[in-house]
Amino acid sequence: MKKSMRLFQRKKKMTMKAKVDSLLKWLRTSEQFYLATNISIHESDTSGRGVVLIDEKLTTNEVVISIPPSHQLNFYTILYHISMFNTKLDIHGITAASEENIMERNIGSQDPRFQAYGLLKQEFLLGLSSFQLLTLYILAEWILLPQWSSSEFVSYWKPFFDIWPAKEELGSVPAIWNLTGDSKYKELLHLSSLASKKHCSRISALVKSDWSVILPILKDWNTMFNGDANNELFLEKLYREFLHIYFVVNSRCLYADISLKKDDIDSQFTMVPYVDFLNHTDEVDVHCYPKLVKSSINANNLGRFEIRCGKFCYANKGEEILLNYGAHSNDLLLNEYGFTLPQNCWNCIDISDEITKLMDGQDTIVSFLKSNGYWGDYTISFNEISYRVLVALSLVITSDFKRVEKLLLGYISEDFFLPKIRPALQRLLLLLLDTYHEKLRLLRILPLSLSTCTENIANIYFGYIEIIENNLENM
Ligand SMILES: C[S@@+](CC[C@H](N)C(=O)[O-])C[C@H]1O[C@@H](n2cnc3c(N)ncnc32)[C@H](O)[C@@H]1O
Repeated sequence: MKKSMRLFQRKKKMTMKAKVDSLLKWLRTSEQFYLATNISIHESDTSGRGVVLIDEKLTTNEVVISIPPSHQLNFYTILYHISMFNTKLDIHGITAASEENIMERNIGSQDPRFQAYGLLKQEFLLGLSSFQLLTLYILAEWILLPQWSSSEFVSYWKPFFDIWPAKEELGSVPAIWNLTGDSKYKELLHLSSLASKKHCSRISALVKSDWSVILPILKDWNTMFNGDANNELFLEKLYREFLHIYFVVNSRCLYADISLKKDDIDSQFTMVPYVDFLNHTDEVDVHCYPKLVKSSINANNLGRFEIRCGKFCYANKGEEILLNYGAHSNDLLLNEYGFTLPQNCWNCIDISDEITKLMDGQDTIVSFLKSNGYWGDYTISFNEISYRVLVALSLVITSDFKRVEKLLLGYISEDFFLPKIRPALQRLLLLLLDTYHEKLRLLRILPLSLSTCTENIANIYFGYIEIIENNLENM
């Protein structure tokens, strides 16, 4: 049994090595690609693939990885690639240079993308968000093209698609449980924290809305290639692929200025092969940092994407090279990326439900807080109870509107109210502590088959308990 397990693992590793080799071969087709010679990809059970130092050292500001625009997947490169098959698209500096060029390259081709992408009107494409365009295009190139052409035609991006995580690896994203009818993880949603539930509904709404925008095109393609736009089974399968692709993109996109979509903040990103192997650390401004180097020739497009070594120099063999994805709490990491950190200095607790409940039926207090901008968004972090919580509690406990007004104007400090609200605050924190211990007890009795996802939710509550205990100690 053990032997066969090892063989299986060995086979899996070799497969990943082959995928990485193929990715590197593809990247090396560009002279602008650069990879430090002393790094490599390593797989771990807890964080999947990651980048490690294999030799010598990396020092501050040294370029570790540099990926040319031609190998990044984003709003611009997708429009360019679609325009290779749709000569009607004409966006200066972005779509393929001339009709002759396109015809020359593809004359006589039976490639089904001529037909499929021929449907896409320029106005429609430009109206899509980056998420909508990327998910639609990746569905076409990765999932549908092999079906349309019986695998005769292969996407330019295949070496990049091949290194992305499998569906099971992204199985810990709560919005996927929420949006998949038969997910075995659904019961975990009830045990999630308030902040997680809020992230999950926000993200689920975005996913649903993006699906509804691209669905008509998928139906048209289905009529085109299968003669049946509304085949339920086909659409259901495609929806699962879409969900997977959505979270591959979500967990691997990097900030980049997409000026063509300048009014849409969520569209400002690019996907960058190899850079997307870098795992996250909660330390900000310490590890690697990204740098976009714009090309002077094509101002409309993105430049090369570089990763440089930060303040921290790597000098030990096997040391993991890390990137900070942002100052994210475990609630956010779980919902956007599907993982949590055992220690995370950005954790914080959303206690809005508990605080607003204290004001049930107290309309004057609620409208005072609303009109002064202090209604809702009540949080506690490791080092402090937010000022918003102190304001709300001061008013609920003392009903002293005049003095709370003075507090807001800065005429008196919160120290005036602290002795008055401390007992209620302590009671609230102790109650929360009990609630989180109870959640952990309930998580512990869930079936073992849910363990990875259960552990993530438990990590969130462990973080909450640390925060509460620290605040109680400092009161
Ligand atoms: C940009 S990718 C990094 C490469 C990824 N590990 C892989 O196998 O392809 C982001 C994903 O890596 C994983 N990840 C990143 N940082 C992690 C960490 N510190 N601990 C656990 N998982 C992590 C999460 O699954 C996340 O969605």
